[in-house]
Amino acid sequence: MVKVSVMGASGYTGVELVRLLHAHPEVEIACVTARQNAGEEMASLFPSLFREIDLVCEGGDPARPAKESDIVFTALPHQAAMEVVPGLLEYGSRVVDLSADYRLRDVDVYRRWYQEHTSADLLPEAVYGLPELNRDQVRSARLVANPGCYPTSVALALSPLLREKLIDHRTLVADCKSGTSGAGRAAKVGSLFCEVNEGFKPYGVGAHRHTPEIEQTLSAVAGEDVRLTFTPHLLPINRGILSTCYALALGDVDTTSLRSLYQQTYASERFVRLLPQGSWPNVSNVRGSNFCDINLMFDARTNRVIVVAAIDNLVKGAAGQAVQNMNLMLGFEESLGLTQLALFP
Ligand SMILES: NC(=O)C1=CN([C@@H]2O[C@H](COP(=O)(O)OP(=O)(O)OC[C@H]3O[C@@H](n4cnc5c(N)ncnc54)[C@H](OP(=O)(O)O)[C@@H]3O)[C@@H](O)[C@H]2O)C=CC1
Ligand SMILES: CC(=O)N[C@@H](CCC(=O)OP(=O)(O)O)C(=O)O
Repeated sequence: MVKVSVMGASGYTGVELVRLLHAHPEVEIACVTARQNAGEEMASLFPSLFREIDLVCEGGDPARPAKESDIVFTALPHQAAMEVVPGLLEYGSRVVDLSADYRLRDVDVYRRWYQEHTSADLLPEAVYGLPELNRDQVRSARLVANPGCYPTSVALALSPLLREKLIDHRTLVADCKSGTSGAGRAAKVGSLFCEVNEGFKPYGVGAHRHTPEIEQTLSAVAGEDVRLTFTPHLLPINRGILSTCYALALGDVDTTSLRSLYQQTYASERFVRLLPQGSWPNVSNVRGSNFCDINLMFDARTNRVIVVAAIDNLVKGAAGQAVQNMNLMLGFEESLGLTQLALFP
């Protein structure tokens, strides 16, 4: 059994990692950390784990997870992650970081959208862990930067069109909606029941920090400098992201030829499902699973291609993708421990 650890196990992506790793046949969870709950049982923080998980939270010190495991998942907020990742690597662990700290290649862009970077020397070696785009690099990586949840859905939705130069790369629009677990478990007024329930609103309009991450990924695919308007919205549901993307078509396209492009692109991708024509992605159909459901059409009236993608923000948008990356790093079958179907209804 390969030993793995989860730092930030008291958070939503941390407990989702514990859920998935517990069911994984080839790994054993050696250690979990959480500063405020040090000494407490995971099952007391999350009663869903009762009698199945007997792990006790260590404090936030990275020494124990580093010493006891081959791979450490850092499910920590950005900034907190880069405070521990260099030490974990020095101890000889490999790291899958769920935060944004190692996703952006350009440290100036990171500074502009986040804060000063304190371990920028690691940026050149960090591999952006979207397996469908960077599978080979992930296999040998010491440090994987697990993508953001919105960027995962938008990158999978738009990459095939940009790679083939079928859409205008300067006028893209991604209109995205996320369930509230995307905001994490920390107490915040904006996440309270009365603030979220029965409401539906945009946030971070024209300014969300996932914008440069999406543009970086899509620019690499397009080989050109992509520009995108990204508007996230908060949904009164626990899990799920639905991204509706709009792109101006270049040249002659139609729905049938676009569908066959996506069919070919994702034919051997276990976790990307092109839905049958006329059937549109729904967050209910991916909840708890590592799938990204996609469909698209060409709207001849406006000359726009419309692509819709749905994922579970905590699975393909975070912990599931992190386990997918771990499988690649360890030479396991990529889908090991990730084949559960969605929880429906
Ligand atoms: N929620 C989601 O859908 C997604 C989240 N992510 C990213 O994953 C990471 C974790 O997110 P999520 O699980 O939602 O967050 P939560 O707020 O639910 O959990 C954060 C965890 O990190 C610990 N932590 C918080 N602050 C610090 C700190 N300064 N130093 C060390 N530990 C700290 C917390 O425990 P304690 O404070 O007690 O140590 C807790 O265990 C974030 O970077 C997030 O952006 C990425 C994709 C999707
Ligand atoms: C609903 C909600 O609040 N979602 C989060 C997305 C969290 C995430 O994936 O962001 P990083 O890992 O890039 O920090 C947000 O918009 O900030």
